[in-house]
Amino acid sequence: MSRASLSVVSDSVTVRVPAKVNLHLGVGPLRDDGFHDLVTVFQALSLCDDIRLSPANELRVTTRGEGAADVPADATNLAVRAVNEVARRADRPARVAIDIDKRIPVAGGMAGGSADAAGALVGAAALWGLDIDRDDLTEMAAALGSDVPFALHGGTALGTGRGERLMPILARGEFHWVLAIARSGLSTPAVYGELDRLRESRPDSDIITTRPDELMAALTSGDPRVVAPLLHNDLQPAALSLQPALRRTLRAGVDAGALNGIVSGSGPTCAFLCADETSAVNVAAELSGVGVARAVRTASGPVPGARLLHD
Ligand SMILES: C[C@](O)(CO)[C@H](O)COP(=O)(O)OP(=O)(O)OC[C@H]1O[C@@H](n2ccc(N)nc2=O)[C@H](O)[C@@H]1O
Ligand SMILES: Nc1ncnc2c1ncn2[C@@H]1O[C@H](COP(=O)(O)OP(=O)(O)OP(=O)(O)O)[C@@H](O)[C@H]1O
Repeated sequence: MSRASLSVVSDSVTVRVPAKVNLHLGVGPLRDDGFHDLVTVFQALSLCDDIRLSPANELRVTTRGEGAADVPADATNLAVRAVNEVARRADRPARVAIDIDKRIPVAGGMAGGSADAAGALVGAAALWGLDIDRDDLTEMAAALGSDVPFALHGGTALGTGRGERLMPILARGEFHWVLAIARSGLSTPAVYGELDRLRESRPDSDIITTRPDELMAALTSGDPRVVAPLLHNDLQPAALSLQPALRRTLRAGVDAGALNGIVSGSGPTCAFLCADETSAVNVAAELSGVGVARAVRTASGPVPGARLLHD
């Protein structure tokens, strides 16, 4: 079949993709390939981006919403890279308009770009009617970034390797979060680099990357009061070193009534686990008033990974 005769199966498709928070992030030593081995527990949150793909004369991307001005509109955009990858695999031209409706903070440690990449993978496969099995899609996702497989997967999962190897975790119930979005972002490689620097200056510090069994048992209980004290992020001291004002944000969330607060991934977004939905709404209102964040959102988890929306 010639390329021109490949028919477009659908006029346009929209995929909803979640942000993530790392409930546990254990970081091993720097590997030879520039990555770190991780043991992490991801949870997908109801703060989502929507990615719309439509047939077009050429590949282009537009972004509106949260932090849109900081999202590249060229071939480095992770959604563009994802569509190019699917097109290459299907041996067809990547003539698609990508419209990203952003709610996930850019460079916020919540895997926003990774979410868009996962959405674009699923969207391109659906738009072109391709039958790509789950394992192949996950492999393509991992090639795009360490957090991309989880954005496909969603739910609550244990991540190992550089974060791309996933195993689902049983988490009962719904967890309620408040997210404090900082005024400026943090670069993920810079935060990992800062952790390496801090560790070099303290050579006696232990690097522990064992499975967080206590947290995993707590998630099965579904009780946020049991989960809250077990939140842990090895990248937090590095993020705080680069943005010391985050200490005040973390304190303000707990003072406002959250059970515990943590820097989300590489930061600078701070995530606060609350006892229930009412508490989350109250904590968000109080935190908004303190002025420690550019924006404050509530979100719940776990939610599913990248999924097609049907009108
Ligand atoms: C901080 C986390 O969000 C936690 O889930 C992720 O580890 C980051 O994942 P990501 O943004 O998808 O990262 P990638 O695009 O794969 O890698 C960007 C850069 O982050 C650093 N990086 C990332 C993942 C990892 N396991 N070790 C690393 O050291 C490396 O410097 C790498 O060049
Ligand atoms: N679709 C996209 N959305 C957001 N950022 C993008 C996108 N494509 C490329 N980028 C680039 O990636 C950088 C990191 O953005 P992103 O929002 O993914 O950070 P992050 O959420 O901190 O990542 P992670 O939590 O996975 O480490 C941005 O500064 C931007 O230049």
